[in-house]
Amino acid sequence: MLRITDTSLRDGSHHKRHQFTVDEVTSVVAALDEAGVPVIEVTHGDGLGGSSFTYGFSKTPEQELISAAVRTAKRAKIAFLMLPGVGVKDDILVAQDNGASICRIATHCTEADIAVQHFGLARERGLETVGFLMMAHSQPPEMIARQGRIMADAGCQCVYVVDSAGALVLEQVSDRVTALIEELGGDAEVGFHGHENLGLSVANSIAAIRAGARQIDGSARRFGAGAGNTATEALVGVCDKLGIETGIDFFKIVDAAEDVVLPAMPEECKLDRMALLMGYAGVYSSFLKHAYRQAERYGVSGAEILVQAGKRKLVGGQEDQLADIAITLAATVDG
Ligand SMILES: CC[C@H](O)CC(=O)C(=O)O
Ligand SMILES: [Mn+2]
Repeated sequence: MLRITDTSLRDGSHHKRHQFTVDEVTSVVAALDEAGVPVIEVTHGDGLGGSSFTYGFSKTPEQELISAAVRTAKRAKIAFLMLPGVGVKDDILVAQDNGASICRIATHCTEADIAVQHFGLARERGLETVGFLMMAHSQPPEMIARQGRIMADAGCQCVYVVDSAGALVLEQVSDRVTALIEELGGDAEVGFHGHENLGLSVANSIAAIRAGARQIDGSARRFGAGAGNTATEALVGVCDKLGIETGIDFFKIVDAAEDVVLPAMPEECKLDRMALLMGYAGVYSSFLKHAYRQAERYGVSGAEILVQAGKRKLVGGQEDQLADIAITLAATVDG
């Protein structure tokens, strides 16, 4: 059976500027769990320890949100994300003490080696492990495969191709999934995490499944960074039609997305000019809100900030460079 992880309470945190409340997490987890979603990810958008000046402060400490999710879920497992350096190993232990059972560790897709000790710790503590190779569009399949091998050797049980920028197009997804499967053999499963910035997240997810991916991320109502993630409810509907079993009830997930998740969103995730530009220029989806903020602050075009971010090939953690780009653009306009 295909395993779908819903990440609306983690990737959606970017779109909500990290303002989730315990009540929102409780109601969303209850609805997703009732629909049969097997894994629900809950963390600050930038992972454990993300609540900070650089990434944006959480309204509610993420460990409280994780505890609320664990208390609420009857069947679903609760996952958390961590980026080595943003969070530290102790954060993993606290999340486990709070009842989370799946540890997802994300690195830029050329830097899997920074996660080795985190995978080791997670496995030693009996956590299930998932590895995220972010910005996977920026490297060829062979590099993704090599980095996946580093993660698997460190104890990662499923390596994800993460299309952080929503920039991958169909065969570019399946090529990366295939390369990983060939490299990993049976040592780890392969997964896919999509963004909707070029309108392809469901189709890309199907391409990943057809290439052999066994775990796929979705977000109910696409609640995620940029134009949002693969809509969990749409993915479930398409899987039903293709005879791919997910264990999720289509009618219940459709109701959950509309009646419970949508009210928790500040607004729908839009496939607008800024989001399309991110997909086209290959920009990290979680930069969207930061780009808006710097554009407003320095009176420059948000779209131009994103184009420049694409040219600089910025990666997660370089959010401060968006301010630098905005200042440079403002100086150019003034001069
Ligand atoms: C900051 C972590 C990032 O949002 C992880 C992710 O979902 C992605 O790269 O798409
Ligand atoms: Mn994402």
